[in-house]
Amino acid sequence: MSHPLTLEQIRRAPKVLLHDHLDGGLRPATVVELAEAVGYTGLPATDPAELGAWFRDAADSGALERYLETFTHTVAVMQTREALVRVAAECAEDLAADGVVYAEVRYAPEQHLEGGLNLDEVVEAVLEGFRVGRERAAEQGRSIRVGTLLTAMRHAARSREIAELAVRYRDVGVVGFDIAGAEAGHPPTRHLDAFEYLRRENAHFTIHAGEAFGLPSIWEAVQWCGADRLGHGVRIVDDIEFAEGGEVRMGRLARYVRDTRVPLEMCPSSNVQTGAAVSIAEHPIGLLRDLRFRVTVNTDNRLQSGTSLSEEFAKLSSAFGYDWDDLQWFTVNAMKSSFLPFDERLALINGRIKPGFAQLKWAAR
Ligand SMILES: O=c1[nH]cnc2c1ncn2[C@@H]1O[C@H](CO)[C@@H](O)[C@H]1O
Ligand SMILES: [Zn+2]
Repeated sequence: MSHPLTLEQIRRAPKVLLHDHLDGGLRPATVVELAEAVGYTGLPATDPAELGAWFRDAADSGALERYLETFTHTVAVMQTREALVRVAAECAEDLAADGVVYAEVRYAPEQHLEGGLNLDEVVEAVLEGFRVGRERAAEQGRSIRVGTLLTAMRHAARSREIAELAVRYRDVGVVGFDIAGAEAGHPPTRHLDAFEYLRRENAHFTIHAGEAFGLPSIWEAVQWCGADRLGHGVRIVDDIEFAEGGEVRMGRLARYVRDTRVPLEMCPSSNVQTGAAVSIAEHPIGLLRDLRFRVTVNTDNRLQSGTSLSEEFAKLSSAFGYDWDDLQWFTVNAMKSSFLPFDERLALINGRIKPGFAQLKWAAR
């Protein structure tokens, strides 16, 4: 096996990120400053380093429900236009600094209404923030494109309204829709009217499924709701068995997901924290990549996992020996699976991803 790629090398690769939560990616120092500005006194620590460590520890609970409790603090400080613009701008800047060339960043507009903003104002503030962040990145010589996914919370009842919001803003930066939140007890079919509406509108959506709940959740997301992609989807391994002699047997759902190329937005560190995977080394991504599922690598929540896309790749590279070809494969998978128009996906693959990796491979000869 060749040497694992270093973090520094990986940072230079042109990467694509499809699953990243805006309210799970704040800089700890920004959380502290925003809390002070809006008078939020509920933070568990006010020193940025301590607060960052608190998020990682608290999220490292082994259960999705406990992991999600940490969002109370980030959501609490994202209730004004200024805060949303700042958080989105820093998000674009941080992703660009990590070498991400295209990202789809998601958040739930319904969670940002407590300061008096309406849904449209929330969306517009975030779009403005991404514009500002892209410009700042460009000034530093980095070019990034950011699309937004609007999330509806699966325990709530606003999914149809949020789906309509996503369609209303689809020509100005919103590229799709998602549902998130606690999975067990909240099947995606509860939001069927939202998904049917989106399909009638020729719009795109992904569904968090197969993270804290298993195959029935994935089956509903794909076969009842018609999800274009699966958020996590790790539990698809429950439908894969090893027979004696190492022969792999896939159930019908696993075969369907692989054969129709349903993209899996895998988030290794997050899965270890919520207990959806035992460790990075034992993460199903290794098996699913070998079986040629349409696997992509993502961060989920950079703050809660104390990670970046480059760090996720570095961990996978040392656990599975992934080299430049593997990283390029994951990256092209992600770009192919994005919700951008086909010609724009191709332009990024041929104009940025392939030349970027070619240069890195050439330099490593
Ligand atoms: O991995 C996850 N699974 C399910 N829900 C999540 C995950 N990460 C974040 N959120 C939820 O999505 C909301 C909008 O961004 C967050 O506030 C959090 O509650
Ligand atoms: Zn997520």
